[in-house]
Amino acid sequence: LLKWNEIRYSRRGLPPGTMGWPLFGETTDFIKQGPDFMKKQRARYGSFFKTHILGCPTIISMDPELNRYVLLNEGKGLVPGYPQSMLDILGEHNIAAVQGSTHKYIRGSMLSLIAPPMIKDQLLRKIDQGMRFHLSNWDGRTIDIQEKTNEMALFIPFKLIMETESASIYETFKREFDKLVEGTLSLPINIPGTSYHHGFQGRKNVIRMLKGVMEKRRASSMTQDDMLGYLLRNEGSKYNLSDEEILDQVITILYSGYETVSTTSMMAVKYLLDNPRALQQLREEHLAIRQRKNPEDPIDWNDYKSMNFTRAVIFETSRLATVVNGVLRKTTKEMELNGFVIPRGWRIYVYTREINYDPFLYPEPYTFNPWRWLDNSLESHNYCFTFGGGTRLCPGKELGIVQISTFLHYFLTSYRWEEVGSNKIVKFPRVEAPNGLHIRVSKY
Ligand code: HEM
Repeated sequence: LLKWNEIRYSRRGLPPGTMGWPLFGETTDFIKQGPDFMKKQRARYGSFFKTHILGCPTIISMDPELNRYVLLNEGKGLVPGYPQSMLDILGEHNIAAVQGSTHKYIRGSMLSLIAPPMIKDQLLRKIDQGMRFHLSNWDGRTIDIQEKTNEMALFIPFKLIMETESASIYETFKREFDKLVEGTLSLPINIPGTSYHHGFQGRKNVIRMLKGVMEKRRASSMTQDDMLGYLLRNEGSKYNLSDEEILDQVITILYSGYETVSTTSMMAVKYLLDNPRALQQLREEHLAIRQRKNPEDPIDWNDYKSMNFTRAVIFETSRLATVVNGVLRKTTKEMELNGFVIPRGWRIYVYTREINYDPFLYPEPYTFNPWRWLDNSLESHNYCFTFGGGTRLCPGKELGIVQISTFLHYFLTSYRWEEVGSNKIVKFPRVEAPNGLHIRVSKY
């Protein structure tokens, strides 16, 4: 019986690898050892091997060229393969759950809300305002920067979506939304008391609140100049989403930029603490921008475009911390990949973590060296998967970078800071400071 998985998945043509225990496969080793499990299996079987993790037979691809192929060929049957539990909580219209022309439509609608032209004309001004407010009154305090970046990464997009209602319902909304987020990252056991069950409760309450706001807005004669306003008006737009699609779109925007933006911001603060030369150069970039302006002037698109070193710091932070380990796909039919036969319905974990530490791409890969990104071609090279690739390339890339840049702008020009105590940071399965990252902040 213990060999059941090996026997069940012993088809000819499959990549090498082991399938572990019945039911659990190699999940325990994967969770416990994380990146070391991947490296150990790669040493034995090469960069393309099979395993059984998180309830599914899975191919792990650590090969840069193959990873690129998988990301660029959704049309050949390599569609997103996120766990059903995650899709259930994020909603059936969420972007990762839809494919083909529906995906194109939902993605187009999202881009019309968050792509660079919108950021330039509308969002940047609001982000600036929200960031100033968020960073006010930190002087003389010891704060947990993890908590602060987490609040910032939800509150600011929330305000971009629902400006008028943001003050009154945000606190309750965040509580429910955090439950939803936790549910998407938990084991799919839907009985009272589990995180998964809480996740569904969170979704139910989030939907109830959003529907309430939509109803009130429809009953009012006022028009609102925020994302929800655009989604509800529809007229003149190429995209006419149903209420269910609007709800899932709002949840997706908040969900996708939440942990990614908050973790990258926190880790940037940490790396800058440890690298005074980078901190100084970054501060000079931002002080130069401030000097051109009055204190109350917001940063504008040209200021943002001039933040070359800031962008480099963000990319280097994302690389070194590996905020995203990889992305999941699944096969919609049996197919040949890299000379092997992959059965229908198998997961493919496009595992990009180790590419971030490839010494040929990034000399001295474990050193924080933002200067390497000043050569712009690095950001667009074929194996830079920080923001994914192909038809699923992150649509929020620029919005995320704008938020983090604005955060760094006000943080660096307003404050200096030092770490309090020694704060542990874990990098797998997600990047976090389990007990917070505490810093003492004083006026710059
Ligand atoms: C530093 C910040 C961010 C990082 C590192 C990041 C990373 C990624 C990655 C790696 C993917 C590819 C997923 C896949 O192929 O399955 C992705 C997709 C996506 N991201 Fe981001 N992201 C960031 C910020 C944001 C923000 C602010 C938003 C806000 C809307 C966002 C929205 C999305 C969406 C909707 C998708 C799915 C696209 C699709 O399926 O077509 N992201 N992101």
